[in-house]
Amino acid sequence: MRELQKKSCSKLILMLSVMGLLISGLWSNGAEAMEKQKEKKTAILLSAFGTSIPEAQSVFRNVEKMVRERFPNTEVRWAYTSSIIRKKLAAQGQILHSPEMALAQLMEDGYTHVAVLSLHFIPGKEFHDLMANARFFEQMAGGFDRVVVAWPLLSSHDDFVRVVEAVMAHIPKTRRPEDAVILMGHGSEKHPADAIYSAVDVEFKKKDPLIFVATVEGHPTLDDLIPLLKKNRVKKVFLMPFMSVAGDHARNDMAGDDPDSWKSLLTKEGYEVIPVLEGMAGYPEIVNIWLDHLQEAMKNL
Ligand SMILES: C[C@@]1(CC(=O)O)c2cc3[nH]c(cc4nc(cc5[nH]c(cc(n2)[C@H]1CCC(=O)O)[C@@](C)(CC(=O)O)[C@@H]5CCC(=O)O)C(CC(=O)O)=C4CCC(=O)O)c(CCC(=O)O)c3CC(=O)O
Ligand SMILES: [Co+2]
Repeated sequence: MRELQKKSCSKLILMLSVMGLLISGLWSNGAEAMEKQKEKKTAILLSAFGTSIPEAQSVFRNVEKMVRERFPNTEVRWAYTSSIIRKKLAAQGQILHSPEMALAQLMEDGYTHVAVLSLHFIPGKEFHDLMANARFFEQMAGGFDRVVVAWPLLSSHDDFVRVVEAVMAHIPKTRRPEDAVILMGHGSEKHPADAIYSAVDVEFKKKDPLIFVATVEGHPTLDDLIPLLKKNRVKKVFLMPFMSVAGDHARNDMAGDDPDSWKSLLTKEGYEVIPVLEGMAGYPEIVNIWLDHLQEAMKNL
């Protein structure tokens, strides 16, 4: 009797373990099938600080054209990181999403992998806010499988060298070697990334002692440059926005007629001043640096 009981017990254990295996197999196939249902759907989110100046926005069309050429058959969407500019545009009837709104919409539309390109110059405040939002959307339950943020323009020494070459290729041909070129960066006095402007200035000086980087809201300042212009007996100064767009800062703080614009201050110091109102996102060599950063991010999706 005991023998019989032992046999039926082991049969029962065998049956239960086979059933267990079957259920777990079914379960994992089911989950796999679910996963398959959510097959990879990739999008690119272009995130600029933004501008409320229509002419300045036109360079962003150039960026989008180059993105679509480099990454065909991929959804491309826009976001502006500046809440002030988004509000200004909304009042003019132009709706631009914030990165968080754009990401929420992409999730809603079933995208599973998103590469976010920071069309900023430095990994400053705007960039870090963008990173935080992307991280949140990646960790959110039921959210994306992957969200990768591509570095802003000035993110490595190699970038600095490439940016120097790109800018020098776009300095007006009328500039003579004895003329100074002052690049107006935005600056970020509240963020350590502000130091990047000084680092890029060093790279410019290796190529040309009369190309200077200064900033609106950081360091170096325009005041830092005045003694250097004097020491080099400069007579003429070209002003160029070291920004993706020739927007409000370029048109007003750099080239405006207000007494405290860089053009007015330098004219008062006795210099002949030539403002150049071109956003650097209009220069293909600059956009290709951003696209290389985007390519890197796409590889990590
Ligand atoms: C945090 C803040 C300063 C603070 O308050 O601390 C800040 C920070 C930075 N702005 C940067 C870029 C630009 N700022 C503008 C323009 C404006 N910037 C303004 C405010 C602020 N800018 C505060 C946040 C307010 C918010 O978030 O909404 C506006 C709204 C008000 C004003 O300043 O007058 C003015 C309206 C212009 C208009 O109405 O159109 C433009 C466009 C243009 O010039 O037109 C560009 C793109 C330049 C380009 O295209 O490259 C960068 C460098 C990013 C990079 O690395 O590229 C940083 C630094 C960083 O991110 O660290
Ligand atoms: Co600003």
